[in-house]
Amino acid sequence: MFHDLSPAMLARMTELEAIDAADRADGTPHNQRLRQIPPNTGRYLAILAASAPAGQMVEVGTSAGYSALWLSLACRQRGDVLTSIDRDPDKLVLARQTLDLTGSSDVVRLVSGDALDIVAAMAGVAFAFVDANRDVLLACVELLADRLVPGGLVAVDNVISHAAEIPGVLERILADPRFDAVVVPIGSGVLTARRTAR
Ligand SMILES: C[S@@+](CC[C@H](N)C(=O)[O-])C[C@H]1O[C@@H](n2cnc3c(N)ncnc32)[C@H](O)[C@@H]1O
Repeated sequence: MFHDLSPAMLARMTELEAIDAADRADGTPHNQRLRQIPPNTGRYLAILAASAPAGQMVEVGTSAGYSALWLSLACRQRGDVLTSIDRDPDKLVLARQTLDLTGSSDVVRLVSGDALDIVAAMAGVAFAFVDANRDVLLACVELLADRLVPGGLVAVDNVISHAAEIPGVLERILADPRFDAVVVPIGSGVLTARRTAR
């Protein structure tokens, strides 16, 4: 996967990384910032996604499509299409540009709307990356728990960096018998959970 990164993909990733870094430094309002995962988290998620069982591939929180590019590497290898959800139309315009510039439109489907509504209508999920606002995190994981295939994987970003904003959530997921879960200290901290057979 990582050996197949095209020049166009590398160029767009570099461009988005620069915009994100500038956003963080120049006081751009929180909801306008791209708030992307770091590159190593992207690599980690791509490996997870490539290793997931058969089923649907989902991302909650597209922003400009940076993490979707990493996940697209796994989807291309698997012959799957990533459904990537965001409710911010401005972010989806950027994401569309990302997909067009990198030739990734065939492996990423952008969906506009609220994550909870869209995930509620899904079934047979094999891999989900949850990177939306903290207020929907637990509800999203709860919805996914009933929609994952056995052995399906969920990754949730920012669980170390923003632990104070999600009191009790980690403990609840770690104790949930429907998941075998662990917090992986990569980037901002990625809760990684595998659906058990229960
Ligand atoms: C942290 S950013 C995602 C960054 C992206 N995963 C990346 O690494 O390139 C969070 C995104 O989630 C979207 N979002 C937040 N809450 C949402 C919700 N309830 N439904 C859909 N999108 C949501 C925001 O509009 C924002 O673009």
